[in-house]
Amino acid sequence: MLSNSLLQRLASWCPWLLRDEPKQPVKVLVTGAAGQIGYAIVPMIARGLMLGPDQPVMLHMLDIPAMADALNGVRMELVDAALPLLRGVVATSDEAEAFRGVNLAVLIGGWPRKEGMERNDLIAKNIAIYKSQASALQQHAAPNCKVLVVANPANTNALVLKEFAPSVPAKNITCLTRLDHNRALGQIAEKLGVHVGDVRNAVVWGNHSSTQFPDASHATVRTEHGEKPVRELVADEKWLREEFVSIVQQRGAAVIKARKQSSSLSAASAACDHMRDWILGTPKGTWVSMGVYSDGSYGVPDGIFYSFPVTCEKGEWSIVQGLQIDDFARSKMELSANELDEERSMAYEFVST
Ligand SMILES: NC(=O)c1ccc[n+]([C@@H]2O[C@H](COP(=O)([O-])OP(=O)(O)OC[C@H]3O[C@@H](n4cnc5c(N)ncnc54)[C@H](O)[C@@H]3O)[C@@H](O)[C@H]2O)c1
Ligand SMILES: O=C(O)C[C@H](O)C(=O)O
Repeated sequence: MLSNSLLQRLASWCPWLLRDEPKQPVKVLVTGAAGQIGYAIVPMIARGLMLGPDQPVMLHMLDIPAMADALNGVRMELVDAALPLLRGVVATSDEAEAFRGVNLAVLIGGWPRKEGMERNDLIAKNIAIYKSQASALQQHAAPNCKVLVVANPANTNALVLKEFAPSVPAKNITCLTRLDHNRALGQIAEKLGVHVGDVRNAVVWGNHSSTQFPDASHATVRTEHGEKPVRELVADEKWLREEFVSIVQQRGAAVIKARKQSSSLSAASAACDHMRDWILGTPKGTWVSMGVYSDGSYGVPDGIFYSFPVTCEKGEWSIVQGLQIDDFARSKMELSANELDEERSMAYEFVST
């Protein structure tokens, strides 16, 4: 046996001798990779923002045949960026090849809305993609592959994916409402003039749509006098119930109006946050919002993907239980559940015709 002091000296002379076994690359699929969010997210993943600075990745990128040249351009840029964590790139328009052996799948492929549209106006265009990719997922992905659906309508696309990939556990399919969650934190930070990193535990309930309910009533801010409720610091119930809710609900539309295209850097960043927290765990005492298959918690009907507050540990999410829900919150939460119920009926009509 080597003594501790000898081990320390060895480590200082030749650190590679005592290094842990190198981590195996994780295969991450990004669909719609030639699009706006795709272009923003692939360097984030390859720089370790999703899985950590010591986790090598293999990127699988899928887009439609008409985007093959653009996708190849993205592949060329990834090579040119000389990213040490990136251990290989597959750029393809073949679903089977794209899904083969992937451990994580970030499904962005689909059409974005334009000014004046609601996100569920995209059902007719995008739902068929998720029916088709469901079979590729269950046939070709690695067992226990974890999936994040970003393309809109995100909750209902996730539901179609689940329905048409019955061998994939429902807990492995989620949809992105972290962007709304981050927007809620950002609005609270701006209102109070505090750092966004000190704000936590907002909740976005429901659909990633304009019926979502951004709820600041459990959120807190870290101050020099300890953790303080946002409600107490804002001291303006009208702002919390009206302006705050409406700004977050309408933020996607406001970005489209300003940029003439939908949000991409914030969406890519939120998708990295979602996957990182799911895989590596949420910080102690902090929850985040994720669209997950409802288990009936808080009286939300099952059979829909609904955004809940969750904590994550060892690669599993669980819904935070026991938060007080007042009548105002209850009515907002029901409105969004009802919309998801309607979207489900519309989606089933499209996929069965
Ligand atoms: N959930 C969220 O928070 C959130 C946030 C922002 C955007 N979105 C949604 O994400 C989606 C992508 O947005 P974007 O701005 O990157 O759009 P984009 O048009 O720039 O890119 C979408 C890409 O998907 C590709 N695509 C279309 N069909 C495909 C298929 N069958 N397989 C693989 N790729 C396919 C397109 O060719 C295109 O390159 C949209 O539906 C948008 O509404 C969701
Ligand atoms: O609003 C959109 O259509 C894009 C995206 O869902 C967003 O929230 O920015």
